[in-house]
Amino acid sequence: MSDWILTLSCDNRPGIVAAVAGRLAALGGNITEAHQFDDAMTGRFFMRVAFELEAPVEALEEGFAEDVALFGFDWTLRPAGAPRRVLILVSKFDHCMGDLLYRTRIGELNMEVAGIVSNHPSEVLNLTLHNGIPYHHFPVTRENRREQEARIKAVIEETGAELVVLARYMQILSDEFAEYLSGRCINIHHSFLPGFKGAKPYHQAHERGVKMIGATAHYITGDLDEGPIISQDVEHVSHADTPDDLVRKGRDIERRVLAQAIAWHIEDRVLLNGSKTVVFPK
Ligand SMILES: Nc1nc2c(c(=O)[nH]1)N[C@@H](CN(C=O)c1ccc(C(=O)N[C@@H](CCC(=O)O)C(=O)O)cc1)CN2
Repeated sequence: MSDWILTLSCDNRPGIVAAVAGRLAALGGNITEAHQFDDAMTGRFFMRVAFELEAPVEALEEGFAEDVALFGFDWTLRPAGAPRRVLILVSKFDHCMGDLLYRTRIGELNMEVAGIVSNHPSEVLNLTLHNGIPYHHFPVTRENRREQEARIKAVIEETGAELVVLARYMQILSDEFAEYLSGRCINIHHSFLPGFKGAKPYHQAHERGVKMIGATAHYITGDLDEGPIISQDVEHVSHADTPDDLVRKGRDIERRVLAQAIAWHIEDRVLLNGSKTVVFPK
């Protein structure tokens, strides 16, 4: 018996759920979790199915090919529980990176950290939690940005990293690199988007006199901080809070929002829906 996760999206029409459930039942598959969403605004249909399978997965893939052709599925099929290989990018502030390394070490996040890439030397970061994970110092300037990104791309391909996490990596990726990473690069932005895009959002928020601050985890695109949102959260602040108070209070929001987004992504619980996402939480 093996466990699998199937995700699919397609133009909505009658018979999709019946076709998938019938295909699995015909092979003795047992559905253990199922989610679906019919986006009436766009006419798109989304589904995530977790199931146990006695038969070889090749038998399912062969039969499912007929459904893919009939319904035009955009689909993924992955063994459930397989750890995902993740590359973490960080600049100077390592609170999110440290949190991810801890959550991974205790088994809360089912992932393997393939490496850490920073545009700063390791001495700048408190890497006590990184216990032997390869660290790559790739300095970046406006002049060498393309070459620096090529070095990151080489690490991605050499390590088989399936997900890249910008854990407070404060460099804007080129359009080409963002396209290469489409759907598999998650950034934590330290504001409740779409408010306060760009650099220094806590200082922007303080200047605005906000009564709440937040954080947003999103897939990156060529448009800065405009990518599909995966997870967000907020906290109350007051007139007495300085920018440094907002930075301090924001760290916990950033950590939990990024960890939640990654946890959902590595379990195939996030499906892209144009410039938005569909999230099927546990
Ligand atoms: N192509 C994309 N790249 C990045 C995105 C994105 O959405 N698309 N998100 C940012 C993260 N970010 C805020 O969360 C951010 C990072 C950096 C900057 C910025 O102005 N950086 C300056 C250099 C700053 C420095 O050297 O300290 C720059 O790159 O010129 C704004 C927002 C990550 N990348």
